[in-house]
Amino acid sequence: MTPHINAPAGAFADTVLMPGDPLRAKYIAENFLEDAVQVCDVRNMLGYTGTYQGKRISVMGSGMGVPSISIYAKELITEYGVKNIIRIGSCGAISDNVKMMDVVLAMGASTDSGVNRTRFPGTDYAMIADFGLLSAAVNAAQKQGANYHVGNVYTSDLFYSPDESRYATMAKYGMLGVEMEAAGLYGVAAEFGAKALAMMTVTDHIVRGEHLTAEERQLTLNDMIKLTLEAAISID
Ligand SMILES: O=P(O)(O)O[C@H]1O[C@H](CO)[C@@H](O)[C@H]1O
Ligand SMILES: O=c1cc[nH]c(=O)[nH]1
Repeated sequence: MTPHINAPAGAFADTVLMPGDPLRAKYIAENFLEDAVQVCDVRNMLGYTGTYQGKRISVMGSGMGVPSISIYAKELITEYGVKNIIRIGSCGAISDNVKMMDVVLAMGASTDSGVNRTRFPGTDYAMIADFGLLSAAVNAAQKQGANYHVGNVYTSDLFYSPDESRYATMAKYGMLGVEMEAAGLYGVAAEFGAKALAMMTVTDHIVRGEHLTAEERQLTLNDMIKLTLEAAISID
């Protein structure tokens, strides 16, 4: 047990899917995993372990933001021996060629969060996905016929940014989407020797002011869950 995860040793599979919302973790466990068992609930950050097509898989909420996912990812890796963490989240698009409901695979994650400079002083360490996880997700996206993009995302500390001009700079530098955890997850994985990938569906277009309806959100969520689970069972 850890200060934040009240699961017994061995409760988590090698691969953990992490949505921001713990209720999304519950939804995935109840609708996509077989024989899923709830393994933790501190602060209602729900975690489950079950199987998908015979392979043991866990799913646990990460909460919102770099500090929150950093705590859970660190404890999963160092206290529960988790080897692969795949974030399945949502993001806001900023450029014209990334559309609502597209899937964004974060090959890299730029950020205004300070955690990685604290971790590696004096350095802009490049926050990158694990190549094996990324390729597995690309293969699964191609099989599914998903509209997907691979590249850099922007991990923001602020959901409500006072500086709207920054979106033009992000678009200029090719950021595919804005979200709030990927760079934190990649930093933890680098520090503690695990593999990580962040994938997001586009639920908002920040510049155009577009937002998915509840029905569209559910549909895209289901597609991304299937894509992620297919990728998860294809890795070692
Ligand atoms: O849908 P999730 O995974 O929570 O991801 C996005 O949504 C939250 C903000 O609404 C942030 O956590 C952001 O990264
Ligand atoms: O961080 C996020 C997540 C979804 N949509 C946004 O606009 N920002």
